[in-house]
Order: sequence, then structure tokens, then C-alpha cells
Amino acid sequence: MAARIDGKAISQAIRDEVAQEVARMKSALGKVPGLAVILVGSRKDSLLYVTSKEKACEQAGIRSYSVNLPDTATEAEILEHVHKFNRDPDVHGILVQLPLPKHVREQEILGAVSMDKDVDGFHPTNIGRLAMQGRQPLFIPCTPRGCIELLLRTGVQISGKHAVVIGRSNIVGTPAAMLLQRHNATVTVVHSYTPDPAAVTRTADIVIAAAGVAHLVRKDWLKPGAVVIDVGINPIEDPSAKKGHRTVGDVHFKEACSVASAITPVPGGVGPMTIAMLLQNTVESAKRAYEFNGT
Ligand SMILES: NC(=O)C1=CN([C@@H]2O[C@H](COP(=O)(O)OP(=O)(O)OC[C@H]3O[C@@H](n4cnc5c(N)ncnc54)[C@H](OP(=O)(O)O)[C@@H]3O)[C@@H](O)[C@H]2O)C=CC1
Ligand SMILES: Nc1nc(=O)c2c([nH]1)NC[C@@H]1CN(c3ccc(C(=O)N[C@@H](CCC(=O)O)C(=O)O)cc3)C=[N+]21
Repeated sequence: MAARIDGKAISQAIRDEVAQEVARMKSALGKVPGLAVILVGSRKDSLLYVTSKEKACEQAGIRSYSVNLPDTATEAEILEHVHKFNRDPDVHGILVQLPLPKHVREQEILGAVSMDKDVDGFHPTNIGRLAMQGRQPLFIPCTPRGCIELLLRTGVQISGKHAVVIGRSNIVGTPAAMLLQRHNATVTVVHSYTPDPAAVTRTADIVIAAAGVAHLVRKDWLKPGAVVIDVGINPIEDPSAKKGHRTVGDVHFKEACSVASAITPVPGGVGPMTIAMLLQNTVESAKRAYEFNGT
């Protein structure tokens, strides 16, 4: 039976650490970190994420600045807000909630976020630095950083292991693969053109599943003893649930439990870690801006 990697508890510990940092900064400098969140449109899931980020900021003592634009907003209007936050010395992190409406070129917006406020780590220069040996990104994208932090804090050795990442998106799969490589894993990336993803995944010591396909990873995809990090957030219908639906991961949790040595649940795994890493990136950014080393 696999050990359950408790993302909720680990993320809470990180949020407590962040809150202590913020308190130290406040008493030493009279300043607190600030996070700006730009939301375009009114997707229900995005609204929920943005609300939980604001709540998390408040609990940690981080000031949050929110802008909610209609889904008809133009690139120029969104950029205006990005530029305003770039100039604001009280803002240390800027997050543009994804996905953006179809008429907006995502890369134009993400590339306009000031490099040293890019707490999502989505600026092309930050991604480039993440990919390069001998270079350090200013920020590591929150979800991949959360996945690695879960492995580190549960004592899973990454160095020398074979890791398979399922998915190659800019925000999860690709940066997760780069990070694992930085931690000296041998990394294979599986995507929708991979002929037999199950066969490849079965060779992995560590699996990071980020395909966005409910219950894609079954028992026969896993090597006995594998460590499984499930990034997927997939709503499925469930008439027995209160709202008629519930959230499941990319991994069939119950089946995987009988084969894996450790696994993250959904919900309560990677999701809460994403938010904790966002807070941590914001505090690190504020510390850099104020040249505050925490003492
Ligand atoms: N917990 C958290 O904090 C977060 C969770 N998520 C969740 O993670 C999941 C992935 O998100 P994201 O990366 O944005 O999704 P994308 O849709 O952008 O990317 C999915 C990736 O998975 C690959 N893929 C799709 N189907 C298969 C398959 N059957 N076999 C192998 N590979 C496949 C795709 O391949 P190809 O490139 O060929 O199309 C693509 O690279 C979603 O469920 C999302 O909700 C996302 C962000 C944060
Ligand atoms: N600029 C940008 N940055 C992001 O980091 C970003 C984004 N856009 N767009 C959408 C994705 C998705 N994402 C999640 C964050 C928290 C949970 C989370 O806290 N989930 C809870 C609840 C899940 C549920 O029950 O639905 C859990 O897994 O326990 C999930 C997903 C951040 N994303």
C-alpha cells in the first residue's frame, strides 16, 4: 500500500514559514510583499483559483492587488495593467491567470511581465534560464516547483533516478522535466504522440502526471515501488457528489495505491503546493527588492 504524500499538510507548513518571513520583514522594514493578480474573463475555475490565491495571501500577510477585466479586454488594455504593476514598487509579484481569452496572444502578455516580478516563472527569459546549465532562473514555475518540493520534503531521492513526465506544456510538463534534470534525474517526456506511453511510464522510478486526462495512468502503467506525483485536476460527473461532480487526477488513485510506494492524492496533493509556491516566490521577490535577508 502506497504512502500518501500529504500536499495539504506540506503546503500548510510552507505557508506558515512564509507567514513568519513576512512578519519578520514587516517588523524590520515596515513593508510587506505584494502580489498582483490579473484575471481576464469570468471562467468559473479561474475565479475560484484567484479567490483562493487572495485568501492565501491574506493569511500570510501578503498584500494582494486584483484586477478583473472583461473577456472582451484587448491586449493593449491588459498590457496597461501589467505595465502599471511593473512600475509599482509595492508589487513584487505579478500573475496573469491562464488561460487568457482566445483573441489575446498569451506570449505577448507573459513576456511583458517584469522579469523580477515574474512569480509564475512564465517569462521566456526565466524559462530559458531554467533550461540552461550554469544559469539560475529568478523564479521557478509554481506547480513544477511544488512537485519537486513534495519529493524533497518526503525524502524521495531524485538524483540518478529515471523520471517520466507525462505532458509537455509550458506551465507544467516542460518546466517539471527541466527541474528534474537539474536535480540529476534521467528524464523522459511522454506526450500525445508517444506510441505507447504506458510502456515508457512503466520504466519510471518517479512519475509526474500532467496530461489533463482523468484516470489516464492505471495500475499497469506503474513499476512496483514507483513514486507518483499527480498534477491533474479533472472534473468528472459523479451523481453521488453534492454538486454532481468531483475532481480527480490523471492517475487512478486506488489502482496506483496497490503498486506505487508513494502517491499524491487529488485533491490535496499538488494543487495546494502550487499556491504555497506562489506565496514563497512572492516573498523571495520582495526580499530581493528590499535586499532583506530575513534577519
Ligand atoms: N495542480 C495544479 O496546481 C495544476 C494542475 N493543472 C492540471 O494539470 C493538467 C495538465 O495541465 P496543462 O499542462 O496546463 O495541460 P495542457 O493541456 O496544456 O497539456 C497537456 C499535455 O499532456 C499531453 N497529453 C494529453 N493527453 C495525453 C495522453 N493521452 N497521453 C500522453 N500525453 C498526453 C499533451 O500532449 P501534446 O503536447 O502532444 O498535446 C500535452 O503536452 C490539467 O489537468 C490541469 O488542470 C495545471 C496547472 C496547475
Ligand atoms: N498564471 C497562472 N498560474 C497558475 O499557477 C495557474 C494558472 N494560471 N491557471 C490555472 C492553473 C491551475 N492551478 C491550480 C492552482 C491550485 C489548485 C488547487 O488548489 N487545487 C485544490 C482543489 C482542487 C479541487 O477540488 O478542484 C487541490 O488540488 O486540492 C489547482 C490548480 C494554477 N494554475
